[in-house]
Amino acid sequence: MHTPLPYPGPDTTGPTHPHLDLLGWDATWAAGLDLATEPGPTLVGRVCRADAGACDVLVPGPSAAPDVVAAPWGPAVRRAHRADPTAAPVAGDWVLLTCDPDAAVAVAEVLPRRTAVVRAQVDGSSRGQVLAANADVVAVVEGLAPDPDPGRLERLLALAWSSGAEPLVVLTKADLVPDAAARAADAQTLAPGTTVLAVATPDAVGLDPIRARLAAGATIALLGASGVGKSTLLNALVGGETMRTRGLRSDGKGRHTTVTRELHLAPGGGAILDTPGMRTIGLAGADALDDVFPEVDALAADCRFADCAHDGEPGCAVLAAVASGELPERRLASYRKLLREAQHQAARTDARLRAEMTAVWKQRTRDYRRRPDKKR
Ligand SMILES: Nc1nc2c(ncn2[C@@H]2O[C@H](COP(=O)(O)OP(=O)(O)OP(=O)(O)O)[C@@H](O)[C@H]2O)c(=O)[nH]1
Ligand SMILES: [Zn+2]
Repeated sequence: MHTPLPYPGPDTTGPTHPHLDLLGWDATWAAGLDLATEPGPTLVGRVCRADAGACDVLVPGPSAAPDVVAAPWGPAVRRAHRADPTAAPVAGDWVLLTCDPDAAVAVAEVLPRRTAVVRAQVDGSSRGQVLAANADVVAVVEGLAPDPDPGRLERLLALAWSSGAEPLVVLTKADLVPDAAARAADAQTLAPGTTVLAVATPDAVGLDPIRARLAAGATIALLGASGVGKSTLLNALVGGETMRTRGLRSDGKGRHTTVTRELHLAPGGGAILDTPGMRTIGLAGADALDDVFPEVDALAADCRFADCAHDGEPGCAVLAAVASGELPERRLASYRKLLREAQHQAARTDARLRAEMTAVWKQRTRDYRRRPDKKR
């Protein structure tokens, strides 16, 4: 069956399309992709909403407003997902859509991610879950009233650091406390080396640094617990209404309206990736803890033993700093807790990978034994 192309043909679009930059496309992405080598007509788009087996993809429209296309995963994406569930397209991913006039639109390929916010699976499986792809900035959102939760802030910062994106702390509800600046300074001690902003979202106070990053074309992911003010912040930044998009169905049968969306385009440029407010966000690895706790890392250099666990060993510089009051005890406890959790997760992943490898070898051995030339 002939399926009409629901958007401008590939000859008018591509990585140099003037409207791709509205979705966050830049010279680095363009440099990594040579559409001329792609088989068949191909279109670049960005996933704004992901489902199992399909996703909504923003593609450059004929005007500044992008179109949104509902596209199922193509065979290569389905195969990649079977081998590794984190390979499935998520909000923020750049994808190639096949738009062969004789076939339905499908996601042919997910471009390698520049950054990824990955949390450990709550179901106990060893694979992580990608919450947001290709954010330039990962903003950890906490409220100032009630008081920010230090442990949660540190945990989310670890996720932000390990994503590869630039971490940022946004403290909302600054209008609800008399001493927002002092509280922001307190929170800064939990996030050494990270910019901490205090904002009063309804009054649009403190939003300018975030707006500036968006205007420069950045994609900002929001990470935070339910109720800290993510939706309010999102609405303030995208002007109450996300940039209008024309909804188009991949079968060409009229329009479809996207109700929920995870990637929102800001009217002045840039994009915001919303993540669900989760109760538990497990760490997938310990790699970012030195970034979250740089002062512990620096102190540890002076411990007598290189593998010091700061747990009562003689000559421990970290415990000495706690004793002298230089390092808050809570900070060390939080570091230890996250480290234990990340090590536990890593061990589980290793065990799972070992089991998978064993299964692969067993199967190969069976296949080998069944080979026709082995039969007599
Ligand atoms: N005074 C004040 N209230 C705020 C601010 N930011 C958010 N709120 C209020 O805090 C409440 C929770 O905000 P939401 O934006 O719904 O929080 P959320 O993080 O999106 O929560 P979920 O939707 O559950 O994930 C709402 O009543 C907001 O109006 C702020 O800067 N100042
Ligand atoms: Zn030590």
